[in-house]
Amino acid sequence: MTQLEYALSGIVTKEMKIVAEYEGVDEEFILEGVKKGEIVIPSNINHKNLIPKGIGRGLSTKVNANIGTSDAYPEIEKEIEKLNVAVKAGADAVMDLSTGGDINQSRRKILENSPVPVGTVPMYQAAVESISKYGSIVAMPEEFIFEVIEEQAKDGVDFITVHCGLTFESLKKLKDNGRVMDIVSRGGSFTIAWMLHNNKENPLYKHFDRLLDIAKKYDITLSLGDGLRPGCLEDATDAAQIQELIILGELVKKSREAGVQVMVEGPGHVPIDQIEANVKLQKQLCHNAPFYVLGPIVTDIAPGYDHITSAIGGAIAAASGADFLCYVTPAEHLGLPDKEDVKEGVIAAKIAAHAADIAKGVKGAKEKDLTMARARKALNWDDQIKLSIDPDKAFKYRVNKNISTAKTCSMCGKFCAMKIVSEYLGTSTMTC
Ligand SMILES: C[C@H]1O[C@@H](n2cnc3c(N)ncnc32)[C@H](O)[C@@H]1O
Ligand SMILES: Cc1ncc(COP(=O)(O)O)c(N)n1
Ligand code: MET
Ligand code: SF4
Ligand SMILES: [Zn+2]
Repeated sequence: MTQLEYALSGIVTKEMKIVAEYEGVDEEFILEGVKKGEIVIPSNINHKNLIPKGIGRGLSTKVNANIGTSDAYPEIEKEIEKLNVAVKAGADAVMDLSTGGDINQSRRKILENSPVPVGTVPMYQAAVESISKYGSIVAMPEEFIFEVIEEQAKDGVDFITVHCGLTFESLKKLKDNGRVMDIVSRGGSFTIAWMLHNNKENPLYKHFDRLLDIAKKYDITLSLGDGLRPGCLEDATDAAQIQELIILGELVKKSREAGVQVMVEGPGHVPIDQIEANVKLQKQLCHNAPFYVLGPIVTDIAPGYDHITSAIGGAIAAASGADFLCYVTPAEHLGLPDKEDVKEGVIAAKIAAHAADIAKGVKGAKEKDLTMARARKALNWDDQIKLSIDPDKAFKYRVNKNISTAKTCSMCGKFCAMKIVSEYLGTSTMTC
């Protein structure tokens, strides 16, 4: 049975218990959230050693890190290193987006080594293997995508991105309205190429019931992909994007009726003033399904700094109700991220998630800031470092910029405001 089916039968699973404890909420709250489909717990019955996480309404905002090989960088070992860096930096989930080397092997190694939920986009493997098996992506038999999904499901993949809302109807909106960047989604581009070449409807839409059967068998959470997400600010919130979202909303209903857990993916590149509207639209059209956003990236002109452009958007999206932030690294739009990029990306997304959790009123969020404020006022450097989102970086600065006996920091030295005011107001005892 899936977590959703258990919830509908009123059964609190061990996964729900773990999530409740982690979030500091009642088991009943998780049960109700899962039952309504407002919370998902991606946890494939075959993923060994998984520490499940909950995603959705009333829970802390979660962060995903994308990793995986490409044809230019096919080494699996590098991806395992990135997995470890991502988890250490606090990623709540990872996606294996491998398209290079031995894709089965990299997914299996990542699953074996990952304590966090693992997602994939099965269409990537189907497309890559279709080239060697059938000569091209567009020559892929419909059957093949379902075979790949079943194989990945057996391996223990916890959630899959499926671009089911990319249909001839949504494609018509794209053509009628025009766009600067057409389609930037990789899975979306494979799907559209296949549809147009074969003049056939998207198999993941047409045979959605088949997808549901597999998802149900292994309790895979469907992540309904945004193949028509805008790839630049100019294309944001247009008819094609919204048409796709309407279709995804219908598929959310179908999934829930089948007892399959489901979330919805969102844009992309979006100007700041459109982010809240995008979140509200998704929640309304998709029946409060958890919203998983890429970024959003709030300006197109900062390559090299897109962890920042997306953390700005991610914070606003999550504060408006988005539940799950897909990180963007400084390498976005330029190349495959390395492990340093992965760390930067996770930390930036974690900052966005935490900033939003304060606004969302998530349990324990603002208390972390209060504890830091107290440590700062007390000039307690050990605690300040421990409480940091990135303790390693904070420690390096503390050590490199100060002599070891310094009570204040080298910014103001003996003119430290905390020190002077505490002495005269007698408000705080210096602990170091
Ligand atoms: C949808 C997003 O997924 C990310 N993406 C796609 N493939 C990979 C990969 N192998 N490694 C890391 N990130 C990837 C890109 O950042 C893209 O924008
Ligand atoms: C949040 C998120 N992560 C990954 C993908 C897959 O990428 P693509 O749509 O380019 O295949 C996506 N659509 N959304
Ligand atoms: C056009 S580059 C591929 C992905 C892109 N950064 C996106 O968001 O959607
Ligand atoms: S520009 Fe780079 S990241 Fe963007 S779609 Fe092309 S290959 Fe992918
Ligand atoms: Zn982009």
